[in-house]
Amino acid sequence: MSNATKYSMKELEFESTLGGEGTETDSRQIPLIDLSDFVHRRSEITEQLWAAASDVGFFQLVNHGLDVEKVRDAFRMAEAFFALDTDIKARFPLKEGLNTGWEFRSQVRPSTGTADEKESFQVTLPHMDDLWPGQTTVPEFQRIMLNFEYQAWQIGMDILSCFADKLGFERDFFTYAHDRRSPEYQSTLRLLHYLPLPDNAQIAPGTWRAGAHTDFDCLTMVFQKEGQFGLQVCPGKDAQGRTDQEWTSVVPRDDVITCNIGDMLMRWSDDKLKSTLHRVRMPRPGEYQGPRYSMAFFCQANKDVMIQGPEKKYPEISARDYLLQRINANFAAKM
Ligand SMILES: O=C(O)CCC(=O)C(=O)O
Ligand SMILES: [Fe+2]
Repeated sequence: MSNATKYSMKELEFESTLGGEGTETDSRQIPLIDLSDFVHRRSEITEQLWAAASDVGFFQLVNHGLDVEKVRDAFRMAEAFFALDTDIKARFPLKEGLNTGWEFRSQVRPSTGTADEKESFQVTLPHMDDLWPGQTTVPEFQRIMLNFEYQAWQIGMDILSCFADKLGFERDFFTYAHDRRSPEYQSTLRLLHYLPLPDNAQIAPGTWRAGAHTDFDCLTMVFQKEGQFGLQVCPGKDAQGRTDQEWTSVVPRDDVITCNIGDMLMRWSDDKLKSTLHRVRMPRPGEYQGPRYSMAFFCQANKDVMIQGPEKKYPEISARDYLLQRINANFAAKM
């Protein structure tokens, strides 16, 4: 796919202008939001989430209730999966259009036109039948990932319930829109392995672990490992209509969940909440050159849910149609 491809949606046109290096700044703060005692502190937390999501579009959660040892268990499973021989991983191939299964260097971003330096394994519950590595392949993988997916979903739904309150929807509006029991469920847990650099690697310009993009879901929750840097963000309000982006690095911590708003919630909020541009850069000479692992949970509304904001700024579109356009533009194998 070339950068000259004409994208049909305004989000994609925007993304195709963003492949450059830009500049870096450490003067911005990524808001840190404490979720402890969520039930009693709901209104205070809601205000903090809304302020962060309508300004930078990125925030980090602490005291979110997901035990850090459970996060580490999930990372151990992901690492064990990616350590399998290629021919074994190839038994779990990415399913066309379903965000499920394993891919290797196949995601081409509209912003760069080159493949991300990574492999990933995606879990989307209704389509996993033949895609779970069994007990003799990666023991405990399925149990631990199902549990982790559920816990991430619960935190995601709490966050979205705060946005529902502010938007004037019923509090559980987004929980129904992301119903895990439905065959139309399309929230995805993505395990990521960014490839280590060979010794004395010469990195071609325009090479990224993940090229600049916005996510196309409602809310993304990223789990990172201490010491494995690379994620950079460009706040929503600063990015609009500009091509000279200023990027801020996110410091990875095992006990925080780094969140960003995606395009779907931006549309659903009539653009009040800002989908935020981000990328994962390659290590530079002198920095840690090893692999980078991360896990992202994408809260994406079920396929049959219709998306329209309270002010009806955009026409209604089903979540199915909205995502199909975006997925097709992001995986080279589909073009
Ligand atoms: O690995 C990360 O830190 C971010 C991943 C990401 O942005 C994505 O998969 O959409
Ligand atoms: Fe992303």
